Order: sequence, then structure tokens, then C-alpha cells
Amino acid sequence: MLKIEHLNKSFGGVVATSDVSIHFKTESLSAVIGPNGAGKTTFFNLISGALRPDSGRILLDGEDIVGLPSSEIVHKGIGRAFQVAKLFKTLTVEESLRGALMSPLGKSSQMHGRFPLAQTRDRAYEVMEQLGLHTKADVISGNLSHGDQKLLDMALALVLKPKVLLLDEPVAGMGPEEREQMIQTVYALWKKGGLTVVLIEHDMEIVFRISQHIHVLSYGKVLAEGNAEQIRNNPAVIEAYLGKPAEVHA
Ligand SMILES: Nc1ncnc2c1ncn2[C@@H]1O[C@H](COP(=O)(O)OP(=O)(O)OP(=O)(O)O)[C@@H](O)[C@H]1O
Repeated sequence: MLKIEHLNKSFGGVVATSDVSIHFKTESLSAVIGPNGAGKTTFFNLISGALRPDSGRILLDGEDIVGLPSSEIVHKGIGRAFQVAKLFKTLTVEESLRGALMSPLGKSSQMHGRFPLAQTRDRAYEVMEQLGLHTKADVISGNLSHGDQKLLDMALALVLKPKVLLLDEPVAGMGPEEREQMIQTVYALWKKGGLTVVLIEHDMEIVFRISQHIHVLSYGKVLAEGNAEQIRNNPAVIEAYLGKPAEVHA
């Protein structure tokens, strides 16, 4: 499905991604973890086409997507939600979603009103219902709570029916209740099938609870890979990131 091969990216003298090879299997739920500055966000920027790698391949269903503009990568089926939600703050939730649908569909020539196509409305409502945003369809995005803004950011990626969903710190800045709700939402989305989910997350309780596969980055390299049990007990990961076992559960 999504196969990363020998990916490299440097910023001047800073090596942010160093020979990273990771295979995300179809319909898997994986986490990418690691200390601050380990290269996690750069990794997502490379996959989504926001940055171009210095070398390496990014294969989506066998096709190398390196060098494609990010809009085309979205078309190919890679959706992304951001650490800080990127929203059209003056549009309502429904308008935002229909706007996102209009641009890749290239239907602007058929526009009579703002977002007139019935199909965009149906799809927008489908996703709003999936994420529990349907009661807020008419709320201006900038007025949503922090948690709902993060949900809308995810909805903007989902509305285009991606094959792969990249989530950069989905619970960042949330209180305990919002966090739990978000994680249940992500898990339910994935459980429904049809979606390969990759998340960057610092909250280890969440990572260990929901991820099938965990990839640990450190100084731009893959330090370790495995399931929760393997990662929790990996001496190199404990040393570089988790701290002593007792601290993991603190
Ligand atoms: N556009 C850029 N220009 C220069 N250096 C950059 C750029 N983006 C990232 N870096 C550097 O690359 C390294 C990896 O950064 P990155 O943001 O990918 O790490 P991260 O694991 O996502 O960190 P965090 O957990 O703090 O979000 C860091 O040393 C960072 O300073």
C-alpha cells in the first residue's frame, strides 16, 4: 500500500530524514513516534508532497509519488490532518467541507451558488455524521472549540475519501475528555475498514492502546519497529525516548 524506501531529507547541515524505509500495510493503523526533532513531521511533509525528498521512493500502491504536487498526491488518495488545524476560519463547517470537495472535483464551472452540487452536500453530511460534526454544520469554523477544529481538519481530509490518512498529533492541546473522544473517533473510523491510518503522537498511552505497528524515529532514522509490547520493552527506545519503564506508565 504505502511503501517508503530509503528516504532522505536534509535542511542545510540538519539531517531530518535518514535512509527511512517503512512499509504501511493496507488498512493498518500505525504510529510514528520519537523525541522532539526526530523528523516525524518532516516525514509526513515528504509523504504528502509538502517537501521533496533528496532521494528515496514513496510508493503508493506501487506508484512512485515523489515529485508530484501535493494536490495530485491528495487526488491519489493520501489525506492529511495537521498538528495545528488548517481551516477556512470564516466558512461554516458545511461550507468548508463542500469547498474541499469542489476543488479536486474541478467542478467550479458548474457553480451556480457558492457550493451548489447536491453531491457535495451529501458527502459533507456523511463525513460530518461520521465525526459527530453534523449538529455544527452551520457553525463558523473559527468559532468551533479546539477539539472540533481538529475534527474538522480531519473531516477535510476524509471528505475526499483517502486511502491513507496521516494524522499529525490528533489530540494535541486537548483536555482529557476531548482526547478520549478523538481517539475513539479515529479508532472507529479505522475499524470501519478501507482506511490505512498513520498517526504521529506523543501520548504513549494512546499509541500503545490503538496502534498495531509502531515506528520509532530518532535523529531522522528508524530506531525500532514493532507492536506495543516490543516497543515498550525495547532498550534502545527506552534509552532514546521512553525513559525507564517505570516512567512510561507515570
Ligand atoms: N523547514 C525546515 N528548515 C530547516 N530545518 C528544519 C525544517 N523542518 C524541520 N527542520 C529540522 O529538521 C529536524 C526534524 O524536524 P521535525 O519537525 O520533522 O521533527 P519532529 O519529530 O516532528 O519534532 P516535534 O516532535 O517537535 O514536532 C529538526 O532538527 C528541525 O529543526
